[in-house]
Amino acid sequence: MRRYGKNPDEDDIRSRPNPKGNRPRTNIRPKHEDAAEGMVLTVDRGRLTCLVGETVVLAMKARELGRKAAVVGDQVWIVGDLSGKKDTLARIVRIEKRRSVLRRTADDDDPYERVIVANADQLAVVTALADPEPRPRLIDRCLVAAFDAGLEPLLILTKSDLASADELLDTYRPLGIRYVVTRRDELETGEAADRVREYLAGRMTAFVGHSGVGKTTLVNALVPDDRRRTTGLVNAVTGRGRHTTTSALALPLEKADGWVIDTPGIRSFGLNHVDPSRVILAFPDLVPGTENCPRGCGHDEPDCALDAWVAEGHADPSRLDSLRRLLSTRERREGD
Ligand SMILES: Nc1nc2c(ncn2[C@@H]2O[C@H](COP(=O)(O)OP(=O)(O)OP(=O)(O)O)[C@@H](O)[C@H]2O)c(=O)[nH]1
Ligand SMILES: [Zn+2]
Repeated sequence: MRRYGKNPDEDDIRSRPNPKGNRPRTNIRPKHEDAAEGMVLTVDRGRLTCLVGETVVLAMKARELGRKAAVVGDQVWIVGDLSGKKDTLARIVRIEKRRSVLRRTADDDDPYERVIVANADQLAVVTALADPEPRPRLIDRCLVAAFDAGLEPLLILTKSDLASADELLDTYRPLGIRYVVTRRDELETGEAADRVREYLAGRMTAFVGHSGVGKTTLVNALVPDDRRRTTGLVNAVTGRGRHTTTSALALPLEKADGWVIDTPGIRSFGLNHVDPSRVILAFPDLVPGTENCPRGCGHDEPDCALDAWVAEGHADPSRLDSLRRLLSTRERREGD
């Protein structure tokens, strides 16, 4: 597998010379027994909006974190002014080990691997059934990213008032993915949000989708009024106007525990970082069939043992077809 560098925007911290000379670092490093635990809600130009208890605190990364970047969803330890008052800036001194990491490579020419969200346990892939037309390859690429990251996928098919979901659901049936179908009138009555919420309760769910699919409409229906994207609390805190679409944004679910993480509309989902041996874990029924695969098998090669194993009747051929379809989306094509 090719290796990729880290995105300097996220991870790099330019070390300035120590103005006080060569004083050993240990002497100037503060003690952090008094650090408070928080969660990163959004990141905007090096400023991290964090929730500490009930207070929204603006913070920056402490120099001692070095190159390590905190991203949305990270559990972090914060010191300094935790009052949440205007013009205060606390410091993040530690990032907890992540339970999961959702990443993408922006595209094949982009050497940087971007961590989008930490600690999510679910990936909601939002697709409109029309306007814009569904793009199954993009859905597949999102699913591969979810499987690679160990997130459970949830398909959310919007705008069923404009087109039927049948064809798409036929395509995804062999994958056994959970799905919700929503339409405009149910958005207005709140039924759509109620139905989607059932899948989100108690979990941290990252929402991805192509621009225009209705992701913001749905997310806004799921979170409290004062957290809605364009008028949200985060903007009031950062004072930077309308939330720009460069970072994900964590929002509390309304009427249930859980977090909705809205991500900027995506055009593509680079998969350079994906490891086929992790993707196949999402197909536990096929895993035993890989026993006789050659070392490092990509499971889409001529000598992959899965063909013979499935032909012997150990698993449904449509499952292998689906796995292969997903794996093939790692190769970028025109329009991805
Ligand atoms: N017919 C129909 N239109 C919908 C539905 N849900 C959302 N829309 C419309 O689709 C358009 C796009 O919705 P948004 O919520 O802004 O889409 P988005 O995915 O957040 O797009 P970006 O903000 O560009 O990322 C808006 O005009 C919505 O009113 C639906 O269920 N049916
Ligand atoms: Zn194989």
